[in-house]
Amino acid sequence: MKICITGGGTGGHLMVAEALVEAVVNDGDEAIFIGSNKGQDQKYFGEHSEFSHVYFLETTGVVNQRGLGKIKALYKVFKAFLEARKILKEHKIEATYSVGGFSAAAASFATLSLFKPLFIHEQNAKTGRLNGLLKPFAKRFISGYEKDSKIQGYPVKEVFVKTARVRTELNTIIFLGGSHGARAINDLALSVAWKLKKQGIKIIHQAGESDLQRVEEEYKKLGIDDVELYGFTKELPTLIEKADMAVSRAGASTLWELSTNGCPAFYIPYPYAAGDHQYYNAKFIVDNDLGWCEREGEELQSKLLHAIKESALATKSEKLLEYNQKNVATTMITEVRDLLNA
Ligand SMILES: CC(=O)N[C@H]1[C@@H](OP(=O)(O)OP(=O)(O)OC[C@H]2O[C@@H](n3ccc(=O)[nH]c3=O)[C@H](O)[C@@H]2O)O[C@H](CO)[C@@H](O)[C@@H]1O
Repeated sequence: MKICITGGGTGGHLMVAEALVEAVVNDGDEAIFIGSNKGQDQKYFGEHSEFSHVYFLETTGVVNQRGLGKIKALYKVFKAFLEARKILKEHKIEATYSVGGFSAAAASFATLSLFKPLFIHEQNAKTGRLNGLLKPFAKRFISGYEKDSKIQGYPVKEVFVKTARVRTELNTIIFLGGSHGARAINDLALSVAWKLKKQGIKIIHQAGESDLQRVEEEYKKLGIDDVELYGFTKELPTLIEKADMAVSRAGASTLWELSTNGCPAFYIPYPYAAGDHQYYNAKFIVDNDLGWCEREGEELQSKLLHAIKESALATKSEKLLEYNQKNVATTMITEVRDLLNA
């Protein structure tokens, strides 16, 4: 089987692409990647990846543009669509899996124009614009948040399943801002750092590249020198495994990676996410008493300290491990293979 995986822009989409290619290659099949030269696609797959070939076409987001900008963006997508058609034909691609985001447009439309099956994975609790547009034409639409989705759960990388463990006590806490980092989470971490230190809790902190220097200086000013601090790191699976609790944005991939690993989290959704999707991503966590979710704003510090005090970590961690579906990426890829062989 030879498939194309397309989409990206940010880490949340790209991590799903990574989980899917892992499942393709594990079964001895081949996948190519078609993404964009904008966003983080090249950073993830430009140098090393399990794809046999990677392509970064010249595209930009269309929905955020206005007037002439929108026309220019559409023209770029059209040119990229023609390129994607050529690539798909050249590699004799049998099906495409889209992980959404603006980088998915060209190859998704090209796939449909060649009458090949298109599969879509929607990461969030609110469907993205492009995914919504393509859904009626897709062979399958998979989402961990839709009750009628044929496959339930979320395709995280195998490492999060392999290293999953029940958390029993809080020795280490990890602060996560998503692929770009989050200033609100950075400020919260700085504001509670001394209180955590006094309780003997070790801090791991992924601050994002753009705020890293400021955060580093602030820790220095506070006189705290034992924080494991990162901008962006490829070591996140190991760091999550070490942590007993997380404070995190509710980006879908991070949320499901933490959950799969059994790490209870205090979520602070990004308030400007389209359709407030981060809040809805985390809603089931609160509804099922698997963790916490609080809006950005005042009293965050006391709410976090209260959650830490009352944490009931073991119960939450055990419930998370029971809740999660395993081998989701493999099941998704097996379905493609079965449909192609039918
Ligand atoms: C602001 C915004 O709209 N963000 C969206 C974006 O988030 P974002 O790209 O931040 O996505 P997620 O939090 O879902 O995923 C980040 C991914 O990057 C990895 N990682 C992160 C930091 C790091 O240092 N190293 C690393 O490897 C994480 O393990 C995770 O796999 O896409 C997600 C998936 O569509 C959405 O749910 C988010 O709402």
